[in-house]
Amino acid sequence: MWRRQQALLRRLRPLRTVAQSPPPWAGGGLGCYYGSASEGRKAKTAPLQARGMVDKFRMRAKGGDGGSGCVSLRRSRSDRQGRPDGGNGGKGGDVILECSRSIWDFSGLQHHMRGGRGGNGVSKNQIGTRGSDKIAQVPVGTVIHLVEGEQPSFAVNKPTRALDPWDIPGAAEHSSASSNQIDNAGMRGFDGGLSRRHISPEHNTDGYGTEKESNTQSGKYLHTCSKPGFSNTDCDARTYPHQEDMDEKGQTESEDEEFWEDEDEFDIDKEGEEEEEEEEEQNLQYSVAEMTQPGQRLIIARGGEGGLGNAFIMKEMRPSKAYRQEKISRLSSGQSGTETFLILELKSIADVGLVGLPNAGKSTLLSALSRAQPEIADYEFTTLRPNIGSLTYEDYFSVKVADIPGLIKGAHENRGLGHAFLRHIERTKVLAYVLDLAATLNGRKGIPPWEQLQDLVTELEHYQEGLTRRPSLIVANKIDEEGADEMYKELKRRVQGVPIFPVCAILQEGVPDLRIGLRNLMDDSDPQGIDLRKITVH
Ligand SMILES: Nc1nc2c(ncn2[C@@H]2O[C@H](COP(=O)(O)OP(=O)(O)OP(=O)(O)O)[C@@H](O)[C@H]2O)c(=O)[nH]1
Repeated sequence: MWRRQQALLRRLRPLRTVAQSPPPWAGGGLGCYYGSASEGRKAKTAPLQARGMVDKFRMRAKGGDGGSGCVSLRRSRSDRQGRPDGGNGGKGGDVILECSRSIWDFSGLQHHMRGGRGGNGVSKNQIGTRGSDKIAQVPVGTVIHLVEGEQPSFAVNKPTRALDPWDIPGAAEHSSASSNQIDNAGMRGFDGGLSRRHISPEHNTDGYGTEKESNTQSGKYLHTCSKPGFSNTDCDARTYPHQEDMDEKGQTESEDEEFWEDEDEFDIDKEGEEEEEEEEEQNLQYSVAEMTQPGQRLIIARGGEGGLGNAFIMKEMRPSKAYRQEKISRLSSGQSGTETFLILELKSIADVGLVGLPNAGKSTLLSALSRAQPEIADYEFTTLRPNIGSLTYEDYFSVKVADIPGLIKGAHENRGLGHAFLRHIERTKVLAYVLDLAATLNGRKGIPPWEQLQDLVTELEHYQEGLTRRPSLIVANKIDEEGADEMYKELKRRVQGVPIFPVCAILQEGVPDLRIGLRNLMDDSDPQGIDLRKITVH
């Protein structure tokens, strides 16, 4: 166990070091940028230029442990021996990712998440509370890669059913659950809110070996939360603190402190970091799940089942006298929650991707096409994170358009903002190359539109071979500028094979035709991509 923990720690170490190295877009591949939660928090107050989008994130999740089953004997005047009435432990909470439209990136996430521990069972056959679920909201388009642990699974949104009287906590002895396994199927139906009213023993884990007695209205109770080697302890339930306090304590103070400890361990021992990262990438299971619909829920770590109380064991399993003690002590401990290591990656989902050099007018075009209101300014790299707008046609056909930060020549060598944002157009159906017709006009020292196109195509191909074969069109922007008409004619002469739309995004001229062009491209059965050979530069 210790060795495994150490191995896990070593694996997490590269995370901190990479996360610390600004800027967020530095690097490529899966080792590129794993933002830290604190960085994300800082980012909210930082000036725009320093603000970065956290679109890759490492996360370690552990389901809450199941609560222990209670061993308790109810004695009365007529029954001196006592009748077993210890309740089952509650199930541990799950760790869940929830897809949300209102979240942009992973900056609000925590690297470590853990479900709440299930409450221990109590006498009078009262089941322990269900541990609280931990829910983290992630943006639409989140892709999950699994480094280690169980495959995550989507939660099925079942309608809340009417409460079955037999599900009421305290009615566990009527459950028809199998007697041979710890299958708390019946317990799963219990709502933590109901059992939360019941009070659970705080010190039922440390009362072994002592036997105290107390009277309650209905009789005397002998109970304990079981661990191997237990003996019955008699406790007065009214003296115990509320279950929620115990959850907190159980979770943060006493159990698995190492789970949280490694936050501080990230910085030390950089040796072998690269090997670890390489090894991690080798073991990585890519795209085990994708969050594409708002409201979707993915369980990434499951809470452990609660242990069985002696009432259930005695009634349903009827162990022989010789094995009774052993069986009770074995079945009454709650199961551990599952543990996973994940890498979350954000790949925005859009139908059309706008690509262009900085200042070409992509954001202005997005706001002309849709109701999106991205940041627009006459300096380069105004856009630091992808913006997505929705373009709706008369027949209610809707197209999502993504504007990503500007690319420059050499982006694959990390110039400008690098390639990191291209993942957001990886899944688009159509590419729209936005070219600035006025880049060289009126004494400006930019590059001519056909060269802009050549640079963009080269960069896209560096990022992913074949990406530019996707259906494409060209937006020749800033047609309103003096001399832009000639530039447009020259562009048409030099670039063959793809439709070119002259547009003035700022005045929305040519935008209706562009909308039709995009629609045609989406519907086209044989659309064309861009071929570098069909661009004449010299
Ligand atoms: N004359 C003219 N200027 C335009 C037009 N479209 C955009 N601009 C201007 O060009 C400048 C850059 O526009 P943005 O939309 O921010 O360009 P961008 O491509 O998103 O820039 P980055 O965020 O750096 O990638 C702004 O000053 C706009 O006002 C246009 O059609 N005509």
